[in-house]
Amino acid sequence: MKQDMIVVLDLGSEENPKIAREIRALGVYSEIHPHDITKAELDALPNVKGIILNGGKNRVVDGVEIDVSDEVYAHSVPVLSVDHKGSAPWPQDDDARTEKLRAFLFDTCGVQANWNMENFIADQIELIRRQVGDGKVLLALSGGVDSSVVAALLIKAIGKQLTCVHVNHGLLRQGEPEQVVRVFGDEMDANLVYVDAVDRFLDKLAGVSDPEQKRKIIGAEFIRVFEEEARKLSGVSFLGQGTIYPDIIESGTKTVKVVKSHHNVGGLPEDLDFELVEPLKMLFKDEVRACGAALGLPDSMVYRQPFPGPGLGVRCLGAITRDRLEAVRASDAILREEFAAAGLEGKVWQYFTVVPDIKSVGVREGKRADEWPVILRAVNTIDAMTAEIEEIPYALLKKITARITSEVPGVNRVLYDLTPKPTGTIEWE
Ligand SMILES: Nc1ncnc2c1ncn2[C@@H]1O[C@H](COP(=O)(O)OP(=O)(O)OP(=O)(O)O)[C@@H](O)[C@H]1O
Repeated sequence: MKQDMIVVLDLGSEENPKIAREIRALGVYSEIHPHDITKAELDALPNVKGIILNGGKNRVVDGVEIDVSDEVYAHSVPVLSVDHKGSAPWPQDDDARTEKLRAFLFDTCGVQANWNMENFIADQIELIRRQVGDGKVLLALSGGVDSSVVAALLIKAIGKQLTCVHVNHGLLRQGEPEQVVRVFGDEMDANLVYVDAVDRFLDKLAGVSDPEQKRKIIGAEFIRVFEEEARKLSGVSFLGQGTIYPDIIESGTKTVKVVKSHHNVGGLPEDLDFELVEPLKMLFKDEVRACGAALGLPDSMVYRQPFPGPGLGVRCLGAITRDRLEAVRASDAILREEFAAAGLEGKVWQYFTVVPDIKSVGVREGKRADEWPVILRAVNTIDAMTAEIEEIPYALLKKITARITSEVPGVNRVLYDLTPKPTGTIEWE
């Protein structure tokens, strides 16, 4: 193993991710573990050079103050107690904190600043091989950032022992299924199962206008399709997953209440009984992107903007029809193309188009034409709890409008959504 590690043990702090990131910012790999980790579990972690006991306001759980076991205190590596509330006060000032951490890491523990993507990838490859042996791994590959980076890492570690399943449910953006096939099937020469399930999904969704119902149908049908593919393969005992650290935080820890349970589209029936392979579960989103870039994935995949699980299905408002869904997909592609050309890609957090289920009168080639409007949405946000709209230059809005109304069949108007969150949510459904 190439990297040294500092272990942060959670003694009820809400700042575990913060300290973990501060350690990584000093070039040292860090992992967060629960306070009740056993000595055996600790010993199984590679290259541990120091332990930080990170106390905080949730230290009292069910009336009892939690602590680590005596074995942890007696561990052969240095142990530092920090507390954001109580007995071992920790500086609030950023510089003072960095200095204290630096002294602990480099003077007390003698760690090497050897955390970088190259070493992380090398270590993960070793760990994946150790876990999987000559077993087979299955991965649901959406083409989104997380599952794409896991796929690239697994391909590098175990090659054809991995089978990726990509489900085209008809709700992906223009060019995405093709990109998955090109990058993973052709360029990386992976075992890729491409499932064309467009008709299945759209038939199930026909006539369904309630957004919750649409989401449920998409989620349930995805599981069904994936399960069918999984059952066709024999001898698979591992399931790769693009779990990343924020997913774990959002699911709650032993000392922090659950913010929300993490249900992803890839949730599987329990009787399939796989052991999970989750090599990104200690990475923050920006680190996942850096890992993807280091593995050679294209920028358009690694820096992809957030995309809802049910895809374009929630941007084709009300009951989805194939023609209106195509209007969403084509207008979204034009918007993305024009934003990229105007240098807004990577600057605006999220931008997309929505097509409501209404028509208005217009004129096309001298004749009356009842057609749909396309709504443009472009927002910036830090935490997705609130959002501001992007002030798009008028000339750009006019250009996008001209292109959409001339290139997208069935669309005669373009509107710009000026609403911040609140009162509007980012997505329309
Ligand atoms: N169309 C699809 N084909 C194959 N797998 C999919 C598909 N959609 C979702 N998945 C699986 O379900 C997981 C969760 O999907 P979700 O839409 O919640 O995205 P996510 O957590 O942002 O992950 P990603 O960045 O990989 O899309 C994905 O990581 C992937 O494993």
